Amino acid sequence: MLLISPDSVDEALDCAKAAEHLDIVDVKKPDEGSLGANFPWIIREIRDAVPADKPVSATVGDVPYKPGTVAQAALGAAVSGATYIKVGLYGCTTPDQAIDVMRGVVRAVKDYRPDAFVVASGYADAHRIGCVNPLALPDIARRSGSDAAMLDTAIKDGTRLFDHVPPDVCAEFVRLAHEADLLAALAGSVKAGDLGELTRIGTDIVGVRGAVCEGGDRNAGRIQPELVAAFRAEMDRHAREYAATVATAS
Ligand SMILES: O=C[C@H](O)COP(=O)(O)O
Repeated sequence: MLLISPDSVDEALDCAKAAEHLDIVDVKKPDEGSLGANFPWIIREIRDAVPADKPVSATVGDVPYKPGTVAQAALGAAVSGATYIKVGLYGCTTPDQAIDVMRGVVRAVKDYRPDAFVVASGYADAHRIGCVNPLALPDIARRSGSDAAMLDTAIKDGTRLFDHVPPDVCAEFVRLAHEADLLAALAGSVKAGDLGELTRIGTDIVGVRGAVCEGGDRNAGRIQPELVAAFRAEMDRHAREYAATVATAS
């Protein structure tokens, strides 16, 4: 699945123009951090702007180790219309802290909306910010009752997912997530050139912003519907080629 992250209602309208090429519209506020949370009314307006059959995701923020605060924020995102709730476990330094936070989120969100989908996100560049190890995420997600484990980059300085977590370690992340019956989501300045590896290792959700913004600039550039379409075409091409390789080998 392709998840695209607009930061405003205007950009969400551009995503709506490319709706047939994407699977999830992910509301965030990049100037508040990699998984910065946007306002509830923006989530609601974006929910109203994109086709009803496209799920809207919302990031709850690069959160501190404050389980009550985060659970309440997660409920706010769900009440505002998001059905995918993404939490960046920025302030959690141990798996136990991360599980604490995610258990609160899962309960808050699923008591309100049992079919909502909760994503526990860590950071590929965790070593730069001192939070939980990327490979701990699948177990954190499983033990907290989350539905997916995700990695993004915390520091958007041009370094990318594979600069911090090489493809073979991402493959292990995906394997651990699947072993725990979770979806595996990967992001972090992902480019079209990364899609071959991401497909080969079985990634379920690829999250992008910069690659589909004009000039590849996630901050100054705006999401371009034709770049979303081109990115999707590359994803589909890799999926077809990989399926053909597997079929030939078996
Ligand atoms: O969830 C996906 C992120 O917004 C990825 O953004 P990026 O591709 O600019 O790193």
